[in-house]
Amino acid sequence: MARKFIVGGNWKMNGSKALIKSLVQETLNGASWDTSKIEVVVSPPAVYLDAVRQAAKPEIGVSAQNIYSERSGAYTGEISVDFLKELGVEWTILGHSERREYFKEADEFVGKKTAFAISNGLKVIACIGEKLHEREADQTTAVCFRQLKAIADALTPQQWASVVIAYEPVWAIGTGKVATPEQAQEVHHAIRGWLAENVSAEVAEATRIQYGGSVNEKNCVELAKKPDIDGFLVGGASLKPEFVKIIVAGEAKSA
Ligand SMILES: O=C(CO)COP(=O)(O)O
Repeated sequence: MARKFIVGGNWKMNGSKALIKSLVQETLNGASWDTSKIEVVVSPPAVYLDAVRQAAKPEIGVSAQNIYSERSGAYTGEISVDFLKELGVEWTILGHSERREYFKEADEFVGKKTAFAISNGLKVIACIGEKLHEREADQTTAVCFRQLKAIADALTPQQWASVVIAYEPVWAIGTGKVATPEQAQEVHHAIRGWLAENVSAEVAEATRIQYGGSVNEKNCVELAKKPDIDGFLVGGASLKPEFVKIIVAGEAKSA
């Protein structure tokens, strides 16, 4: 079964009304792609979700960057799944390395929020990935599998249909130091193997695994060719018109 390539743009804590106009309304809405070959999702900061959902054409999915594990109440500053549903936001990123590092999100908390989001009808881009010292200590797959297990432990087999895994080696994020296609493929293949062994062969075959970390218009073509790379989660380059070139590279893979 072919997995549909999925390109996500994680704006992180960047953006403005002006960017929504130039990037979403003009550049992305003006570009065209075959939705049977590629899925496109943009993830602006929470305060701009409503504006982006309203500005973006329907074939662009919109994603939050985080949610909380309760629907409402005294949780100052947090984002409810109900808010997203009311706005027509279909996705959330969870477990991004910046959330894990700066906001101390633990593996189990990411797993809990992943299950909660899916139970409430959202689709989830769940992020995993090792830090540089972990790679250097040969801990890459051990770290990825530990983070993956916490997600898998929280999910039923059916819920995997709503999950995309983003493999984002922390040393490649925002550094300009992209993983080579071979390095990325090796980890993606291992992740798929882990899913086959610990969830099911069907889930392993169907689950899309995005690569994230300094993806740009120049390196995306070679990365996209690798058999276990089913998409990208793009940071910096998703704020620029070159994001369209990354979408086109993904579309070409399915052609
Ligand atoms: O963290 C990322 C996407 O979630 C990757 O960011 P960069 O593409 O800026 O390295």
